[in-house]
Amino acid sequence: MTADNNVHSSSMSFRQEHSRKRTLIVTAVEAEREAVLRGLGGQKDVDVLAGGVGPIAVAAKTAAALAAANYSLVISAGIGGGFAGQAEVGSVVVATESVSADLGVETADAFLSFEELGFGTTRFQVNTGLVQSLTAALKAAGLTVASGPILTVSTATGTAEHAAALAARVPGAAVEAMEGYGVASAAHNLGIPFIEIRTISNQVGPRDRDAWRIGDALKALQSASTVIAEVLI
Ligand SMILES: O=C(O)c1cccc(C(=O)CC[C@H]2O[C@@H](n3cnc4c(=O)[nH]cnc43)[C@H](O)[C@@H]2O)c1
Repeated sequence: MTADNNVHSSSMSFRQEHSRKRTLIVTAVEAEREAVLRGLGGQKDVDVLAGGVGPIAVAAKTAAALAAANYSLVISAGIGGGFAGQAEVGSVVVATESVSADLGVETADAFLSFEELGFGTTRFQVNTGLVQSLTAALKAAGLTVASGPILTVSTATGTAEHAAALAARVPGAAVEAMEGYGVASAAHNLGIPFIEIRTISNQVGPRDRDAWRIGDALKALQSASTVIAEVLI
């Protein structure tokens, strides 16, 4: 194969360059998957998978899906908790990076991440161009949008103290959820571009399930999915 065969025209848009392949969107639960499908409105070349709650279940399901078809983009999509001052309930957040926020060791003095322990990475950066184009399109569609690190945890936060500890651990942390890093890990293993998008159902902090606004978050997820169809697929 000559070098020319490897050259992708710089004038080609992300969609044009990847138009021959499919997009995989991974949610945790069926209610999120149905909201995404409503937003996509019959869009072709996209598969939507409810991969289960938590990073391990969703990573396994995502890896199995990626092994079965040819994808050019993987999206982790769903509801999430917003950190105070970063993401309000009902808003949309586009990940600049997906961070496994509790992969490490808790000592008497501090939390040590996998990086600090020399065990590898806990952060997958998202392509800046993808973040910027999706964020701009979501804003143009009238949605309240932010971008920043989205944390993946295996144990959801239920106290103000732990919320503050996570916000200090990852400066600028916008959202806490439970799947993005697992989806990102499966995509990374195959060199497939990844992005995460969350719509905010609650504030991260003291446990108060009565305060969750899951319906509003699912409506925002449906609206955001319409934009995803226009911009990324
Ligand atoms: O029962 C609770 O107090 C509780 C608190 C936080 C999360 C849960 C879940 O069962 C989360 C399930 C599901 O929702 C996503 N999600 C939404 N908000 C958050 C959050 O603040 N922290 C972590 N995950 C959140 C998550 O991605 C899961 O798919 C229950």
